[in-house]
Order: sequence, then structure tokens, then C-alpha cells
Amino acid sequence: MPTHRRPAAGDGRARKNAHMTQHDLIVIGAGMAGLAAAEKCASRGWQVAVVDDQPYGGTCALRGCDPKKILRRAAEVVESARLMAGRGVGVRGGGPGDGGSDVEGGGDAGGLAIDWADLVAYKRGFTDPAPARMEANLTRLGIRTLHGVARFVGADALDIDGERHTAAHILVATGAVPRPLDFPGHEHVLDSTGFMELATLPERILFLGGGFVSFEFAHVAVRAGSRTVIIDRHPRPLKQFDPDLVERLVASGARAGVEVWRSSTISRIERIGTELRVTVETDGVPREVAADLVVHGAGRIPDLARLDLGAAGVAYDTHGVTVTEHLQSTTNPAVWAAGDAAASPGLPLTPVAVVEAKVAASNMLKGDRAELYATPDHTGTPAGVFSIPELVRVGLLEHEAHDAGIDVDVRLTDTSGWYSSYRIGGTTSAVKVLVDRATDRVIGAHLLGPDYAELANTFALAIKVGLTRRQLAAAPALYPTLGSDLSSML
Ligand SMILES: Cc1cc2nc3c(=O)[nH]c(=O)nc-3n(C[C@H](O)[C@H](O)[C@H](O)COP(=O)(O)OP(=O)(O)OC[C@H]3O[C@@H](n4cnc5c(N)ncnc54)[C@H](O)[C@@H]3O)c2cc1C
Ligand SMILES: NC(=O)c1ccc[n+]([C@@H]2O[C@H](COP(=O)([O-])OP(=O)(O)OC[C@H]3O[C@@H](n4cnc5c(N)ncnc54)[C@H](O)[C@@H]3O)[C@@H](O)[C@H]2O)c1
Repeated sequence: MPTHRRPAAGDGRARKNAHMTQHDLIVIGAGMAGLAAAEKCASRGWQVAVVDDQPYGGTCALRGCDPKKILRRAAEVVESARLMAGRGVGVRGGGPGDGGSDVEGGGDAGGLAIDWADLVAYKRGFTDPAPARMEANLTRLGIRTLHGVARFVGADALDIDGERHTAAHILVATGAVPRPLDFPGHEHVLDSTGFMELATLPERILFLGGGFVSFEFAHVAVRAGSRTVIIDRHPRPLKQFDPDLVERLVASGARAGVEVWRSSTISRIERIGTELRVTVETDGVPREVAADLVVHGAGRIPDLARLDLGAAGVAYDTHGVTVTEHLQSTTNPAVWAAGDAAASPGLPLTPVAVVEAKVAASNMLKGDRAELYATPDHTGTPAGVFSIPELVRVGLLEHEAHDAGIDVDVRLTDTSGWYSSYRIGGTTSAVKVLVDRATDRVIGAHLLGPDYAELANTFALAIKVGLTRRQLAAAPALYPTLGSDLSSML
């Protein structure tokens, strides 16, 4: 095990010599986790450097959450117009757009359509300026910004593009990358970053994997006029979410044109001219399907391959850097990890990455006083798929509550006939709330419906602070808002 002195609390001043700066902290990865930790430590006077080989900002801001939701906005507008078509909404002078959609009982919105190139350009209006702004902010905070691939060359040393940098603490915040695929022709599969940069959206798109990425992108692409199929190897997609609500989402997606092929996978892709010849196996039986594009939605793995963690004696596995509950490497005390790159219990989501980074930073700042170290608390952290409508989960699933031996009251309500649904033209929506009968506390909330992700934040707070069903139902809400439906959902 590497041994070296780490600064005790308050002695975080960096040493300098003619050849290099020894930092208090080098953060590898300028994503949500890396930036949160760097800013916290710099605000306490530490000499901090951040390194990234890509533009600053990481996945969420540049290639994930934020740009994705800009693309989705266009699809939401088209969908909202369709739901209200024939109910007072149409495009003046416009002819029928796609021959009439029967999505959720609405009609054609009279020629309203997504211009993909314009939409991607609009998205870039947000993402392109972000790295310079973020880097300038770090510089203003006194944080050194480095560019290049970081690789360990010792227990407390990194090589960054041929230069050696040492630090008392090194935070691995390198995020995740699409899981490598190995079937013949896998090189034809486009990843999520590539999808959001497409100049045009082709007609026939297959999405490999039935998780977050595929559902979110397929629900956008279908509203932009593509034919979409999600191919998942399990009988049930979106396994982390409530099965009853997943089936309703799949059914409403099918009406919009998103097919889901279950117990299926892709075993081969061949390019023939401009077309892809894709072999899809369902329950082991192969068939050939023609497509214009195949998109990777088959999971992500921690981005550790370029770090040479072995050179620093840092243990890791397929879930990330092996860490203690306070996010320190189990085998090298100089190294910490947070976000998608850490093998912590937290899900690979942005709010989790930020909480972990802040906890890791606060623990590093405490020096050797391990008795003061904190652990991240992810109780009530919501997870949501931004399909149309969105699907959200907070707290326990029904089967998890039963497995934990909780006497649970399960309240599943179809809200599609409620006023709030009628107002927007009628849509698929439902809610499942789990209440612990012994304590009356809300322990799980599962939501499917337009803008229901906003309701998730209230449930998240309730679960985090341990509110009872009665307390939550009694909270006054502005009327008429979606929030005012909450008490009826309980
Ligand atoms: C398409 C998509 C949509 C998503 N949507 C959502 C959402 O709506 N909500 C949500 O909560 N989460 C979402 N996520 C997940 C979320 O983006 C991640 O959980 C979050 O960005 C993780 O942050 P991080 O700081 O751990 O890593 P990242 O943001 O990935 O940052 C890691 C950085 O490290 C750099 N790096 C890696 N290796 C090295 C190296 N050796 N040297 C130098 N630099 C290196 C990378 O270039 C990268 O910039 C989405 C993910 C994807 C892919
Ligand atoms: N809204 C959000 O918060 C959001 C959005 C996008 C991504 N993310 C994060 O990024 C991670 C990765 O997203 P993702 O959608 O790529 O992965 P995922 O883990 O959500 O889903 C992957 C799916 O692909 C299936 N699969 C894997 N290999 C397959 C194969 N060979 N053939 C057929 N099916 C296969 C799995 O069974 C699973 O259902 C997520 O876990 C999530 O944490 C979050």
C-alpha cells in the first residue's frame, strides 16, 4: 500500500519548486463532480488544479442532461400541439403535417414539425459557450485548469501529456463512457453524443438497449418524424422503474410510434451502401432488419481505462474506483473518487455526482481526522426518464418495500381522467404512492405524466425528511397547478 503524508486539516498549502507545483488537490475530470469538488476545496484556500482532455463541463452540461432536454423541448411542443389539435389549436394556413396522428386521442397539429438542423443549432447555442464560461469561473476562483489525458505514474503523481504533476490528494471524477460492444459491425453504432450532433435525423432508427438513453431519444426522434424501435435484451425494459407505469409508458409510446422489442439483442450489423443490415435476435431467433441508424443505449461504464490505476495501487472494478463509504480509495489514501467513476452505492446521475463530490471534498479538507468524515446520503434522490410523458421514481419500488418487510399501502391511481389531463388534451398519466402503514411515512413515489417530474421534487423532499402521508396531503398548494393534484394522489 502506498504511504505518504497527506496534509492535516488546515495545512493545505501547496509546496512549489522550480520544476513543478505540488498541488493540494488535482481533480481528474471537469464534469459536475470534478467542478463541485474543485470549487469547494479552492474556496478553503487549497491549491487546486483540474484536468480534462475534453472541453470543460463534462457529460451532463455538454453531452447529456442539458442538451438532451433542449432537444426534448421541441418534441414536447409538437406533442402538446397534437394533443390540443381539434381542441382549439392548429397552425394558421398549414396543411396536414404527417397525415394525422392519433397520439393519445389528439389530432394532427396542422403542419407543425421539428426542424432537426435548427434544433441542434439551438442546442449548440447553449453548449458551445459553456466550456469557456466554466473555465473562466475556475480561473477566477484561483483554480489551475489543465488540458490533456491524465494517467497515474505513482501513488500521488500524474502524467498529463508528458508533464509530471503531483498532489497530496487526487480526485478521480472521470465519469462514464458507453459500454464497449463486441458484435461484428459494432463500429456502425452511434453513441449518445453522436446522436445529439446529427445534422439530419434519418427515417429508420434502432436503439440498442431499453434504458434511459433509448427511451429519451426514441421519444424525441419519433416526434421528429423517424420510425423508432427500442431493442432490449430483457422481457421488461426500464427495470429500475415501477413495472405498472413502465407498461403504460410502453403502450403510449407504441401509439406514438415507438416500438419496443423485448428479449432481443443485435448480433451483427453490416453496412450495404447507405443502409444498415441489422441482425436482431429475439429469444435467440435471428432476423434481418434494415435501418438507417443504430444508436447505443446499452449502458455506460466508468471511464477508467486511460488512468493506469495500477501505477498508483488504486483498486477498481467494473463499477468504478473501489471506495470506502466516505469515498476514499480503499488501497491508496491519496486517491478519492466521486460521480460515475466511483463504485459507490449512488446511481450514475448528476445530483448523485454533485453530492458525492461535495462529501469527498469535505472529507479531504478534514485531513487525517477520519472520525469526522461524512458519507453521502442519497435518500429520496429522484431518477427520471425524460420520455414523453416522463417516468419518475423516488424512494422504494413496491417489491423493494415488500423485500424489506415493510407493511406497505400501495396506491395506484390512473390520473388520465383528471382535470389536469383534460386541460392539456388528455394523455397517459398515472401515479403509484407507497406508504409505510406502521409510520404513515411516504417511502416511494412513482409518477408517469407530463411535467410530473416537477412533482417528484416534492416527493423527494417528503421522503428525505420523513414526512407522513397526512403531513404531505395537508400542505397547501397553489390552485390550479399540478402540485394541487398531489393531495388527491395520496
Ligand atoms: C445522454 C445522457 C443523458 C443524461 N441525462 C441525465 C439527466 O437528465 N439527469 C441526470 O441526473 N443524469 C443524466 N445523465 C447522467 C449524468 O450525465 C452523469 O451522471 C453525470 O454527468 C456524471 O458526472 P461526472 O462528473 O461523474 O462525470 P462527467 O460529467 O462524465 O465528467 C467526467 C469528465 O472526465 C473527463 N475524463 C475522463 N477520463 C479522463 C482522463 N484520463 N484525463 C482527463 N480527463 C478525463 C471526461 O472528458 C469528462 O469531461 C445523462 C447521461 C447521458 C449520457
Ligand atoms: N434522465 C437521466 O437521468 C438519464 C438519461 C440518460 C442516461 N442516464 C444515465 O446514463 C446511464 C446509461 O444510460 P443507458 O440508457 O445507456 O443505460 P441503462 O443502464 O439505463 O439501460 C441499458 C439497457 O440496455 C440493455 N442492454 C444492455 N446490453 C444490451 C444488449 N447487448 N442488447 C440489448 N439490450 C441490452 C439493458 O438490459 C438495459 O435495459 C444510465 O444508467 C443513467 O444513469 C441518465
